[in-house]
Amino acid sequence: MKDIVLEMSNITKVYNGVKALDHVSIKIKRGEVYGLVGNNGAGKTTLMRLIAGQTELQEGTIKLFGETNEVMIRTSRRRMGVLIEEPGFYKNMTAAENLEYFRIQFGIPGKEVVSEVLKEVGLENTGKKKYKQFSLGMKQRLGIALALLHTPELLILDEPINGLDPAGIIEVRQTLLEINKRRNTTILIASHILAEMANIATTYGFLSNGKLLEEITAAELAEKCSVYLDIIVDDPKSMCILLEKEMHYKNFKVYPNQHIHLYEGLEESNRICELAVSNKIGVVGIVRQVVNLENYYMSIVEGC
Ligand SMILES: Nc1ncnc2c1ncn2[C@@H]1O[C@H](COP(=O)(O)OP(=O)(O)OP(=O)(O)O)[C@@H](O)[C@H]1O
Repeated sequence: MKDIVLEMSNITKVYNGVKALDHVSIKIKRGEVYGLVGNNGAGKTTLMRLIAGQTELQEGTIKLFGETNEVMIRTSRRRMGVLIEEPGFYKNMTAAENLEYFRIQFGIPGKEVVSEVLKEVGLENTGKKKYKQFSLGMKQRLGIALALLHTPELLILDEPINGLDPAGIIEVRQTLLEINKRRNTTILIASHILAEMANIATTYGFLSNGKLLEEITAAELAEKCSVYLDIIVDDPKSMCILLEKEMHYKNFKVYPNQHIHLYEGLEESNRICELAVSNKIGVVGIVRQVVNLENYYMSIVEGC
């Protein structure tokens, strides 16, 4: 079994009487890319700040690399790399000069780590170009490089693709996937760009209004994210018998409000409709639905 890098249990964080996090529990396994998904104000940054020790823990427990004791957690944080807001890079310095400055500040041994991480994030050829001349994507990748400088086992990134153009998004995505694969670095990433999260996350935590609605692996989600016929009839029980006996379908489920989700026979909506009508079942609608990460998130938010 994969070991647990981070476990947060029953975390509640209140700002001025408002719950930014409400009894949130998450578990992140080694090697995972854990996508924290949530709309604005869901509590993503607050959760990350708590892990990084940037805001005080009020209620709940954190277990980081197996440590629960406050002093030991503080030491364990050295095994993490964090990019929550834009680091204070010097505008007139190059990528290498900036990283060298922080390497010395942090007391990280070995000058060569600078060129190594620059290569890893694809900034090895930026030469004399100064930070102020960088594109947003380059700036983000330099931020990731800084977080990687001390070879962390867990990388925490808050909205690393926010504001990037499509090319920038692809570059950051490739960088993260490479780091995850090559170094086996566990990544916790927050984003509200769900289409992109779907490209990298191996597990999702869905947050809304400070509550964790669901924690689900990408494989489990893939099973749920499918194309199906949404059949709405006035007698779902009889309809199910017909689907099974007359159409020989097995792959369907009954949902509240007289909905049946049929995962096969997607081209047969006319025949299904005729079958219902000839058996005096009232058909409200038969609609082809596609579930992706975005509408899955919306469905669980609305279902609360
Ligand atoms: N330092 C703070 N003081 C007061 N309220 C705060 C503070 N930080 C966060 N909050 C509040 O806590 C809630 C959660 O905010 P948080 O920034 O964690 O959400 P988020 O999911 O990261 O949102 P976004 O995507 O907009 O950054 C919000 O209602 C926010 O206003």
